Amino acid sequence: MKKAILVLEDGLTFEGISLGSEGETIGEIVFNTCMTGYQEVLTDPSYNGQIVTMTYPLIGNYGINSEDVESYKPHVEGFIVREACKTPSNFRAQKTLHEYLKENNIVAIEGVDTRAITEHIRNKGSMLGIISTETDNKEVLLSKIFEYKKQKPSLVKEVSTTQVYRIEGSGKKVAVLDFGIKQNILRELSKRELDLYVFPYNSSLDQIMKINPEGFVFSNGPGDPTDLEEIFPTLKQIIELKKPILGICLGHQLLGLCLGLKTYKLKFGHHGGNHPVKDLTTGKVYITSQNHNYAIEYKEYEKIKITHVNVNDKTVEGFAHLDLPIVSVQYHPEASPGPHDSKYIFDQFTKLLNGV
Ligand SMILES: NC(=O)CC[C@H](N)C(=O)O
Repeated sequence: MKKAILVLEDGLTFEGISLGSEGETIGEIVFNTCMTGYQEVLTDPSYNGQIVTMTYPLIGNYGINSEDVESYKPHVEGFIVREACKTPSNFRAQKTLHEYLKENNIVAIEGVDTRAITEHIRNKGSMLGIISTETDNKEVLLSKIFEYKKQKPSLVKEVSTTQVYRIEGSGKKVAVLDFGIKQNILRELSKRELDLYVFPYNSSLDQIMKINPEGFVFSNGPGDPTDLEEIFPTLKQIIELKKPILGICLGHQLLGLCLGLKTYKLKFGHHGGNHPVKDLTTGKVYITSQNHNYAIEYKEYEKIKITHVNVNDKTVEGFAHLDLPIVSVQYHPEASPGPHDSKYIFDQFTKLLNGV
């Protein structure tokens, strides 16, 4: 068993055992409270740049299969678990968590007190951390975090498609802007027969209008939405077309920013499968899947109606525009992992497209 060490930006250190690939990795430490769905978490491109701590103490017990993925490979920067199951038991299991992480060069650590890490992040706020199997010299590792802080990685560029591709459907033609899209968003849109064209995040309006879309989807994705200012002019041009737009997570934040709303960083974000969200139009509460560190500021905005609110901390979870056909949610209606309560968001968008 090879030793591994986790050092947080403020010096807090945990010794554990190497899991997955050996080496070193740096990222923002976040915690995810899902009890299952580790494959979907690992492969969610929105985690690019982040090291995920799973709060559930046993991860990997149903193994890894080739179907429950949200993209073609894991996108987390690193992974932290209390205990990784070495003998998965499930008829769909093809390999162990360890094998999968190793194959994909993901540096991970097990045997650490994930509850203490989570409490620390909850009290102090999200911060950077480094996992290493190469040295346990804390000063050296802290200086690497310090160096890393000077960089500005292009998180969305790293995960967006570089080529336009189509997922054919018999329904309305929709341009999907890929900021790091989860497969289940595409699956849910396809189930509603939509004819999907997925575009790179920085496509121009001219490139997108070549297919003459009847609606748009702004996808989820990693990082701070204000880092994407370069694409705001195109997004604003899309909004001016007055066609239906669905915004999810990062896409929701970008839509908000382009409509004059403000975003800010939460203390430690929402990452889990049981966040209660109230739909203010119907008064119903839905249990939702979430994965975000930023949010839209809750205040009065011109022409905007806040439609959804997080019951735990009263943060904005969705908005509508008084004049434009927009559906925009902070949480993940496609779930994966998480409960399926909010699939109706895709029906709302499809109805807007069909003019009903
Ligand atoms: N899942 C997402 O799209 C995340 C959005 C954004 N990167 C955030 O952390 O808030």
